Amino acid sequence: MIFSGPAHHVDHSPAGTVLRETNAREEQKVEKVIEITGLTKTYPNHRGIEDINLEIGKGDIFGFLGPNGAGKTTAMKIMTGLIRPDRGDVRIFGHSVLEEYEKATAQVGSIIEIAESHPYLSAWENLKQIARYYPHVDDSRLDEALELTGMLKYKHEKPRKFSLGMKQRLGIAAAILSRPRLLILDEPLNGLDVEGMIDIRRLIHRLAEEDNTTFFISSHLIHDVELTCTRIGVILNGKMLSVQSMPDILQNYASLENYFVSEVERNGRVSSSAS
Ligand SMILES: Nc1ncnc2c1ncn2[C@@H]1O[C@H](COP(=O)(O)OP(=O)(O)OP(=O)(O)O)[C@@H](O)[C@H]1O
Repeated sequence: MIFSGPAHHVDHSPAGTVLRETNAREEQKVEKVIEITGLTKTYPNHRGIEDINLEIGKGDIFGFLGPNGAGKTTAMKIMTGLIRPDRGDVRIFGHSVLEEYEKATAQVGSIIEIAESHPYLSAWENLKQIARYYPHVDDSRLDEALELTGMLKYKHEKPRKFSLGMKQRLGIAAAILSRPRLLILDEPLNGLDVEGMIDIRRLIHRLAEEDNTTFFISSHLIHDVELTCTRIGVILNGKMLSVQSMPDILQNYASLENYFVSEVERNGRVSSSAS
C-alpha cells in the first residue's frame, strides 16, 4: 500500500504558523525525507512565499496544490537549489539544501517549470548525457526509463520535433533515470493528454509502491491530484493553509475540490475577520 495507517489530525492553525500533524505518522517514526522550516522568499514586487513549514515522510506522494501564482514553483526552486530563500531552510534526507547542496540533492530527481532537453540530440542521447553523471546508470537503464515513460518508440527522434507532452515524458524519463529516492516534479502532467496523465500516474504509483520513492508534486489539476497523491498541502498567496492525508480529505469532504474550496473560503474569512 502507498499510504496506510490511522487518520491524521490536523491543527488548523492560521496560515503562517507551524502546522502540526499528531498521529500515527509520528508513532510509526516515518523517515523524514523533506523538512521545510520558515521558508520565506519575497520578490521585489512583494510577492513570493511566506513562512512555509512542512514535513514529507518516506513514501509520501505529496501534492502541493494551489492556483496560478500561489508560490509553488518558488518553493520548489528553493528546494532544488535554483534560488535562495530570504529566510528558512529545506533539509532533504537530513541535509540542508543551503549548506550541503550536493549531499541534499544527491538522491533527488526533479523537473522545475519546463522539462528542458537538447533539441538536436535524440531522446536516447539526451538521457546518455545525463547518465554520464551516474556511474551506476548503464545503457539498459536508458531504455528502461524510456519504456517506463512510453518514449521507447521515439528513442532515436529529436525533441525539437516532439509535442509538449512528449517533451514532458522525456523530462520524466530523465528525472527517474538514476532511480532517485525523491522526485520533485513541478506540474509533471503539463501538456499530457488523458492517456499520458494515466500513464504517468501509474508510473508514480508504481515507483512509490515498488521502490518506496517519495514524491513532491505541484499541480493545479485538482482531479488528478486527488487520484495521484496520498497527502495534500494547500498553498494560497504564498502561505500554506493546511496539510491533510487524502483518505481524511475524502472522508471529511467527499472530494478534494470541496476541501480546497473550504480551505480557501476559511482562509478568506480568517483574513477578513483579522483585518
Ligand atoms: N522572478 C520573479 N520576480 C518577481 N515575481 C515573481 C518571480 N517569480 C514568481 N514571482 C511571483 O511570485 C508569486 C508566486 O509565483 P510562483 O511561480 O511561485 O507561483 P506558482 O504557484 O508556481 O504558479 P503557477 O501555477 O502559475 O506556476 C507570483 O505572484 C509571481 O508573480
